[in-house]
Amino acid sequence: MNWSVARQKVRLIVMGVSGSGKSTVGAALAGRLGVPFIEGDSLHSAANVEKMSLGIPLSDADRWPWLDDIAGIVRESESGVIISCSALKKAYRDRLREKGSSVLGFLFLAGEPGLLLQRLQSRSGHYMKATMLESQLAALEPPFGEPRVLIRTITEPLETTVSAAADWILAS
Ligand SMILES: Nc1ncnc2c1ncn2[C@@H]1O[C@H](COP(=O)(O)OP(=O)(O)OP(=O)(O)O)[C@@H](O)[C@H]1O
Ligand SMILES: O=C(O)[C@H](O)[C@@H](O)[C@H](O)[C@H](O)CO
Repeated sequence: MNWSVARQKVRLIVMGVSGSGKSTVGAALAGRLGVPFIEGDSLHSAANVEKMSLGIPLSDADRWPWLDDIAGIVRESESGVIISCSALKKAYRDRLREKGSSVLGFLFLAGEPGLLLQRLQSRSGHYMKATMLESQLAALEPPFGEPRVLIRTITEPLETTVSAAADWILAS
């Protein structure tokens, strides 16, 4: 299979709690592979963004329509796609697989609370404040044992994560 055909098959969600590096890693990986990158945060409704800006965690009911929009993009993508999406719970990932693609991959960026907090506190101009980390970690169900999952730690340099993920995608 040539590379442009292989590229069209890339269907990947970069997942993890707020501040784990989904946007940073997702954009860099998409650039490396030459596939479109979509920032999942940009697909939240105004009501969801307002809620998060006020420091109120989203509920399942808030997240379902957002997850369905993301699944729709995955399903309709013809040129391959990488999307950042917290996808914190197994039920959310099942929904993305069911409605998006059965071969959807997940790159999980795993991190310790201390480093996540540091990253959130040193980031400026984002509506998602560091005070939301506790609720994000409480909701998180790591994707252990699920199909097509790559887990990397946020302690490693961006370049290491991107190279490992690119190699994993190209080998799968
Ligand atoms: N591997 C890394 N090493 C060092 N810093 C990183 C790394 N990855 C991301 N960062 C930094 O951590 C911060 C959080 O990253 P980013 O905004 O990409 O996270 P996110 O998961 O998309 O967050 P959110 O879900 O809240 O939008 C940013 O300031 C980013 O520059
Ligand atoms: O599921 C959620 O609680 C949300 O998707 C959050 O994770 C935010 O979108 C993101 O972290 C803000 O930047």
